[in-house]
Amino acid sequence: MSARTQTTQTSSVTSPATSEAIVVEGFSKSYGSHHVVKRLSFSVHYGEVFALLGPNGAGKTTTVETLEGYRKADEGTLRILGLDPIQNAQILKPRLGVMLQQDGLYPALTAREVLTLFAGYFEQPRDVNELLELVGLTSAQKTRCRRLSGGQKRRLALAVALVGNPEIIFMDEPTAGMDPQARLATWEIIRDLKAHGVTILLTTHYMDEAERLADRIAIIDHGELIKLDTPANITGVQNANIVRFVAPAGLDCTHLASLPSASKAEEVRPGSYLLETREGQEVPQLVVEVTTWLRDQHITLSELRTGHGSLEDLFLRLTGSEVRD
Ligand SMILES: Nc1ncnc2c1ncn2[C@@H]1O[C@H](COP(=O)(O)OP(=O)(O)OP(=O)(O)O)[C@@H](O)[C@H]1O
Repeated sequence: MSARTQTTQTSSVTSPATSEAIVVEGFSKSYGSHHVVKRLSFSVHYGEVFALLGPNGAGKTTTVETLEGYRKADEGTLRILGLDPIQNAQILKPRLGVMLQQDGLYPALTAREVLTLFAGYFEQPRDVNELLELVGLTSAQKTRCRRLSGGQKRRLALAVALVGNPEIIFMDEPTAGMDPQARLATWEIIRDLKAHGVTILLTTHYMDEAERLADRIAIIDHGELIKLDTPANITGVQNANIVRFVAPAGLDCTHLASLPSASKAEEVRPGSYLLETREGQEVPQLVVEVTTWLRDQHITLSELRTGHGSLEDLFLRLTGSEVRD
């Protein structure tokens, strides 16, 4: 899979008619009595990679598919390039790229046939051979979709999303099921698209993916926005005031939090602890206090790190560690 892309963007990317590429304002959606999205508001800047994170069932796909015009909002305003996703679908379709969560490809067609079919919908599509090469499907181009592996299907879905040279791309879990090589290559493609001014809204369950790719991250839970910021601000990279360690599960966090240099202590996952320094206290001093306490309690420490919190820590703190339906 080649990491190089050749995008040919239109001038509308650099001269937007509206101040934001995507706007979601007070968006609500229910299925029967199940309120899956509740007054959700956020906007995505032009040329930004924006990641939507949330546990299973948080409402990410519902939000993305409503923006794509596949579902209707119960309440609220959604705008893409200043246009309504359903009413202005005909104008928007050629300008959008969509990588669906389900690979809704044609099982009996080959990878090349699918791409050629989609290329036919656009006036100036990208070259099919170049796209097959880009996503690493040249040698599998004659394989029927039903025989493609899960990762190959995702890569074909990516090629389909790119074929029309879109200004905005929606990617629902773009790298789910991909092997590490394909993931890295997909990240490169996403970075290259961004470098060419393309706006990307993606959902993911991979914290490293969001942290590395996204300019901003929105965390949603139970259909509500609970955090929206840059990865650096979310993880507090500027203030390295965290001590993390791994030890047996079930330690007394109240005691840990009462160490002189600690402000709080949490067991973020079983056996994984996170302490924050008290205002004005230094991390090395907290390390001394934690390790002394563990030694005195005859507790074995298997890992110790200092620095800032990880996105996963924060995600679990905000959304809890209970598995969702
Ligand atoms: N067409 C539908 N009819 C009824 N319920 C639905 C429908 N689509 C989604 N849901 C429900 O709405 C909730 C939100 O689903 P959604 O797919 O938007 O979540 P998600 O955040 O994308 O989850 P995941 O991470 O698992 O993909 C879930 O409880 C889901 O079962």
